[in-house]
Amino acid sequence: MTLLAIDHVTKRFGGLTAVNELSFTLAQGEVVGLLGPNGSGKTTLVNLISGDLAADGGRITLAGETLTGRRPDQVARAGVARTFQLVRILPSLSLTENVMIPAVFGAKSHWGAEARAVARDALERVGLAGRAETSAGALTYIDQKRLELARALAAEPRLLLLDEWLAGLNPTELAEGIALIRSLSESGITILIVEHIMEAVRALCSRVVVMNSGRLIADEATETALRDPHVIAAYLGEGTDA
Ligand SMILES: Nc1ncnc2c1ncn2[C@@H]1O[C@H](COP(=O)(O)OP(=O)(O)OP(=O)(O)O)[C@@H](O)[C@H]1O
Repeated sequence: MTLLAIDHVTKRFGGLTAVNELSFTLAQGEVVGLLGPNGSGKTTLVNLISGDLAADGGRITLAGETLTGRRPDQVARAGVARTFQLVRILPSLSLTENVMIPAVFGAKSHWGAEARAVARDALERVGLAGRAETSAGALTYIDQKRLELARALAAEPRLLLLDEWLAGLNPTELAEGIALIRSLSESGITILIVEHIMEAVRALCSRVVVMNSGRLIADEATETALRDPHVIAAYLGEGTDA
């Protein structure tokens, strides 16, 4: 079953077309990599799906329900959660409080003890349950990233958008991060991953969609894409660690 459908979506910033008539679909349960050189439009597309930006053309649907034209909170209610390239946590609040907020405003709108239980479960899934009452500002970088992921999970998404969530991790943390994303996928969440770390893309994604200058240049099996001359040409000079 198709969960996410991107249909001829366009976004312009003045004279720059950051996303240009882009179309692809994600099936329920898939983990797909969204690749492309710097500035190719990947984060813009994530912002269009999450409702953080409004599209200039085209349509985005989740299980047939139109997302385009909706505010980010409405998109979250429909079942889409995301992480940000620069983590967005609330440093003065405890981990539990940080995660309770999306539990209230996410897909199912939990309150009180129920929101606290959803928060506990999300912290458990990312390995932070033991530090639930710590203040978020005291966390290391990797733990801040874990917390941000817990915030996304507490919204109980059907579709999770990860924008370079693995960036900046050391090799041990990277292996843990990959295992964590795999466990989320095994629990049934559909995941779109913007990622420059090819080791992670190979480990997690059977399929990738590749953007260049706002356009889709490949939508194919990961190993095929990474050997595709169009994809290699797009990345030339970009210094990926493939
Ligand atoms: N709010 C904005 N206003 C104007 N231009 C923007 C805005 N956001 C992005 N752009 C431009 O749109 C293009 C696509 O940017 P985007 O951040 O989506 O690329 P990206 O593929 O995510 O890059 P990276 O891999 O470096 O994160 C770039 O040229 C960028 O400068």
